Amino acid sequence: MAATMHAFANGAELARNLADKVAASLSAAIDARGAATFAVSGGSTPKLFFQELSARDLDWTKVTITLVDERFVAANNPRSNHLLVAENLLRNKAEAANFLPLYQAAGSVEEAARLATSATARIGNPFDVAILGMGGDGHTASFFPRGSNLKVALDPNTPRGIITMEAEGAGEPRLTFTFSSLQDAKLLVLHIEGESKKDVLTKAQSAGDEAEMPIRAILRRAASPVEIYWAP
Ligand SMILES: O=C1O[C@H](COP(=O)(O)O)[C@@H](O)[C@H](O)[C@H]1O
Repeated sequence: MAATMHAFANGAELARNLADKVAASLSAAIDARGAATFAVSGGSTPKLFFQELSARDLDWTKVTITLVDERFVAANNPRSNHLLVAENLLRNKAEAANFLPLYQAAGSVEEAARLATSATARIGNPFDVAILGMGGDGHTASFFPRGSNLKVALDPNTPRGIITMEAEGAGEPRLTFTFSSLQDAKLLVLHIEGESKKDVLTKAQSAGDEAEMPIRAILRRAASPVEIYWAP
């Protein structure tokens, strides 16, 4: 499916425009079905967008938010994606949203993946909105190059749900929604900022192996069009 590039003058302008687009999609889902589902990324990029979106006027009590991926760390760990969402999105008006974490206080990351899959099974078939990020190595969600479970994660026949991932450069073991869970979101956004990420995107859009740059799986095979939001 084709990708569309939306380029903005700076991160603040991007955050405003992306918040408008996401708020409109969530509101449309609430009007149509009485509920909306929203999967967000972690990392450093989404902070301003989260803050902007948190002040948007919509019926947040009808919105269920989850993460596309998470580190196997508790929510008070500074590296937790949950913490980023709690501090920047689940506040202001969006404080009323329901949040389903991926991290589970289980004895192993594999058990946490099973618990998170069952805790999120009722949402995301498909998600109304999924926001992906991209690392400088071409990973998205926790689809890391040379990741322990990358083949399974990217296989379109792997069911919806959460699996584990370990990789050099990933730090802690990870929990990640599979490709099949994310690729058909009704609004599928890739949010990246900076010239270097644009260069990574250009490389990802050229010929090459998906395993080398897993974002290629989304750019090449997602059922939904990919809306790329970029600012320098
Ligand atoms: O590890 C992660 O990194 C990516 C990209 O993060 P950024 O800091 O370069 O914006 C992020 O999309 C993903 O959710 C996160 O777990």
